Amino acid sequence: MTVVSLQGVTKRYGATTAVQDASFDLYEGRIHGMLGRNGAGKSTLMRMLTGQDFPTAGQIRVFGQNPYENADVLRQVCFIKESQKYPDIFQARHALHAASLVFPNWDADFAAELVEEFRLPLKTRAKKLSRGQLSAVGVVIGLAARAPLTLFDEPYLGLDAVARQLFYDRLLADYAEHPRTIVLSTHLIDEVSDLIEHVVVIDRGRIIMNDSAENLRSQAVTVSGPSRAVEEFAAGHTVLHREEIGGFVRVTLVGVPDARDTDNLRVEPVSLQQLVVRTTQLADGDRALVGAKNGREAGR
Ligand SMILES: Nc1ncnc2c1ncn2[C@@H]1O[C@H](COP(=O)(O)OP(=O)(O)OP(=O)(O)O)[C@@H](O)[C@H]1O
Repeated sequence: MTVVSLQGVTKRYGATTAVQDASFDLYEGRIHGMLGRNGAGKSTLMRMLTGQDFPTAGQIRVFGQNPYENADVLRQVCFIKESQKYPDIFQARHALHAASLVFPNWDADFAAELVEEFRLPLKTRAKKLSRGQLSAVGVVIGLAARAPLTLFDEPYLGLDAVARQLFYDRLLADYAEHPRTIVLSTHLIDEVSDLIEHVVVIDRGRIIMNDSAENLRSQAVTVSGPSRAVEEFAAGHTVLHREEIGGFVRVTLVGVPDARDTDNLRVEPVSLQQLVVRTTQLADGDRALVGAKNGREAGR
């Protein structure tokens, strides 16, 4: 079932077009990755989905309704962002208490466990918390709120590697027990690639990939071997990337799902991070060939 639906959404700030003609759906009970380079438009999209901003053109539906100033929708939505500000006198426990009043599914026991695990000092004022501790406040709220639609806009950037892994593990375990719709915006694609089930990539305001992670991974491979054999194999396919050392060539290809090793060619899967990076680097005209529709996921 569709939880979020965007149709032709554009957002302009003066001369800057932050989001251009974006159409895509997000689905109930899935973890989505919202990926893209700095300034691509991810936060702008998330702000519009959570009623904190409105589109210049186009239509947004969240749980079937316009989210802007819509209390019915917004009580089902939790938006955690990196730059979250708390009142100066707030301690972490105040932020958690406020969240417990706002979110109907709040699990106080789960929140207490997470506070322990993230070593979050509850009685330190927010302005004296470290960057990582502030991130942990957001992560604890985002998880314990169990909101039907939960968006994390890189809130875990301040977390160290151990705490980030803890976040991924706890998110996955809790999501398995309490399925809900999750959107993660991140630059750490390799770290979240096992979590993400559906990928939306935005670049310069345009949606350039929108598909299940499984479909995307099965579309691309790297093929390496002697130059001539690789070129023959690659003929007729979209080449996302090409590197050459001496007579040895390695290409990233799209649209060869059944490729297998041969005597002189080595075929390897492409990581989600490589696929996103290479596709983002491609010229606009070639992107349509990477299953990167500015539209809805195929077959839905
Ligand atoms: N309130 C605003 N006023 C003017 N321009 C804005 C505003 N918010 C965003 N923009 C512009 O819109 C574009 C998209 O910004 P956005 O914050 O959505 O990108 P992002 O993908 O979240 O980037 P990052 O990964 O760096 O956080 C940028 O060019 C940014 O400068």
